[in-house]
Amino acid sequence: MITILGSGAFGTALAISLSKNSRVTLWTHNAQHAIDMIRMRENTRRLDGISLPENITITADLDSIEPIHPCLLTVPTQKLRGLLEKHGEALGNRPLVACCKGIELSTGIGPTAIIADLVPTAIPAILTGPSFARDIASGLPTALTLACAQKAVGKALQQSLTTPNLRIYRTTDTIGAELGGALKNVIAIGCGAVMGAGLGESARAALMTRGFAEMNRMAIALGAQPDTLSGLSGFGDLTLTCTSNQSRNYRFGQSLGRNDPFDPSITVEGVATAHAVEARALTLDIEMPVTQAVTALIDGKLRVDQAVDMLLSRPLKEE
Ligand SMILES: NC(=O)C1=CN([C@@H]2O[C@H](COP(=O)(O)OP(=O)(O)OC[C@H]3O[C@@H](n4cnc5c(N)ncnc54)[C@H](OP(=O)(O)O)[C@@H]3O)[C@@H](O)[C@H]2O)C=CC1
Ligand SMILES: O=C(CO)COP(=O)(O)O
Repeated sequence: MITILGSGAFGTALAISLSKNSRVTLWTHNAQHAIDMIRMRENTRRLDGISLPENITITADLDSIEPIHPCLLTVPTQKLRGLLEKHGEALGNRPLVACCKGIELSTGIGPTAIIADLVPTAIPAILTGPSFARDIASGLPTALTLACAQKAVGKALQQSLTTPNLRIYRTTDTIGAELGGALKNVIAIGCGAVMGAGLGESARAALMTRGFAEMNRMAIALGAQPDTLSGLSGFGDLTLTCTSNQSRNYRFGQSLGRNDPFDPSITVEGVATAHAVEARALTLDIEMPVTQAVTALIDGKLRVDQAVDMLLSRPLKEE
């Protein structure tokens, strides 16, 4: 039995895949959204065109949530604290698996630390890696990383979250796994901007590579294991997100590069995370020039050509 809190694209996709294995409850904070999904057997707001199997129970009521069973938290990172402040009491004494990719702007911490802060009796874990919601929901093959500091809990989660199209790898390095997923979104915005401005694929490859170097710098400074960032949650997701129009972060970057407007109702985790990471890097005295360039672009302080000039004119150094 798995409960998924958050009925966006990712929560819905995971519900569809996991329903091949077990009973799934998909919760939304919006009663009308629950009514609509029950009536249409589809999440037309966030993942249209894909049917919700009958063994997914849809609800807007958290009172009836069963104890002990794991819950997946599939809301954007900046909304996680609000969700747990409101419902944390019902969610204790069980694994809580964050499925979000970001760093909280107000505190500079990631999803597993937010869980530990607000639901101290829960066992925090994170599910992350290269996967578009639509691919998972369509049954396409996907590999993800499940990170949990408690090895035995991580093993049990790995078993219960594996489905015919979802292969789960396991680690105890929650810091590395969540930083990989958070930081790649910032680099994806930069890559989108480079492509949107017509600066070419060579420039994108350079930005991805130097972006990966600074992802590693920050992750290691914060205690991640060096290998984690080379896995699905870091390199894997960086590759996917920096090269695909399916990515909202990448598309947002493209709109910056083209000077086009972007629909503000679309979730773009990298915007808040870029600012959170820039602030954290300053306090840790870590060089993160790509992240700095991305925040300057987002804030309208630099154009793409100026940001690229800034990166190219940095002092020459060893790789
Ligand atoms: N989409 C994807 O392909 C993937 C997404 N992810 C990650 O999953 C996370 C969620 O993204 P995604 O599902 O795409 O986002 P969406 O924008 O599709 O959906 C976000 C959902 O969260 C709900 N929500 C917002 N605030 C709250 C709250 N306080 N309490 C309860 N629900 C809330 C929204 O409800 P409402 O609309 O009513 O505000 C909405 O249903 C992100 O961190 C993203 O990086 C990871 C892998 C793939
Ligand atoms: O994290 C994702 C793919 O792994 C989804 O990326 P976007 O949030 O940029 O759409």
